[in-house]
Amino acid sequence: MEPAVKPEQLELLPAVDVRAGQAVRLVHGESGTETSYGDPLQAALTWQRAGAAWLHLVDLDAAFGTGDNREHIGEVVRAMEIRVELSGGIRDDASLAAALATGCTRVNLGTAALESPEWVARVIAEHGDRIAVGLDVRGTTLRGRGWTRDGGDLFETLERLDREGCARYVVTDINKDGTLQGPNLELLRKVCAATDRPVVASGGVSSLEDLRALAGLVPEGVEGAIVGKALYAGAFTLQEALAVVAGAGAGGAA
Ligand SMILES: O=C(O)c1ccccc1N[C@@H]1O[C@H](COP(=O)(O)O)[C@@H](O)[C@H]1O
Repeated sequence: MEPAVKPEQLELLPAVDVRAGQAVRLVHGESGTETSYGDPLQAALTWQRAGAAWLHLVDLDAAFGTGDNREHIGEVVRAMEIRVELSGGIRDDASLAAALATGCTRVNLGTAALESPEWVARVIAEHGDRIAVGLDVRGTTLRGRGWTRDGGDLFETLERLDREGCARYVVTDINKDGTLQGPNLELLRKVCAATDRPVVASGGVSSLEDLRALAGLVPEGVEGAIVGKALYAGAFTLQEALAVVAGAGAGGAA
C-alpha cells in the first residue's frame, strides 16, 4: 500500500451520532446518557454550512445492537457535499455493502476488527482506504459491541491490522469521550509511534487549546480530530475551530 500523504493541517470531523432518529451525544459512550440535539440532518447541514470538509456519522443503535437508523443515515449522507466517515454496526458483507452504497467516503469498523479478523483482512484488501478501523479503548484494552465488551490489546491488534494493510485508525479514548476533559495526547503519541498509518483522534476535545495541541501532533501522524460535545455545547464554533487549525499551519501548534 502507498504510504498516506501527511496532511499539512489537522482535519476536523464534526460528529453526528444518531440514536432513535435523533442526533445525540453520550458520556463515555454509555447507553442511557444521551443528550439530544434534534434532527441529525439539520445537525449535519449546520456543520457543512459552517465549513466542515468531513462529517463523522455514527449509527449508534447499530453499534449497540438496538436496531438501526439506516433511513436517517442515508438521508444525511445524500445531503452532504462534504466527505463522510460512517460507522456503527458495519460487521458483515451486507452491512458493509449498505454502508458503502450510501456514498460515504469511508467506513469505520469497530467490533468486526476485534471479532472477525479474517473478514476485516478481506475487506481491507478489497476496499483499501475506504476502510478505517476504530480502535476504541479503555486504557489499552479495546472495546466492542457498543463499547460493552473487551476485545483484546490495542497494540497487538494494531500490529495485526498494520500487517493486513489497514489504511487508517480512528482512536477513541472511551474514558474521555463526551466528557470535555481534553484528548488523551499520550495515548495518541503512543499509537502514532506504533504505526505509520494516519490516526484520527476522538474523545475529549473541549477547547480551541485542545485543537492546537492535536494540531501539534500532525507531524507524528495525527491526521484529524473528531469533535462532538464541544461543538454541541457551544464551547467554540466550528468556524473558530477551523481558523485555529488553519493557523496552526503545517502541523505546528500556533
Ligand atoms: O461514538 C460513540 O459515542 C459510540 C459509543 C458506543 C459505541 C460506539 C460508538 N461509536 C462508534 O461506533 C463504531 C463501532 O461500531 P461497531 O462496533 O463497528 O458496530 C466505532 O466507530 C465507534 O467509534
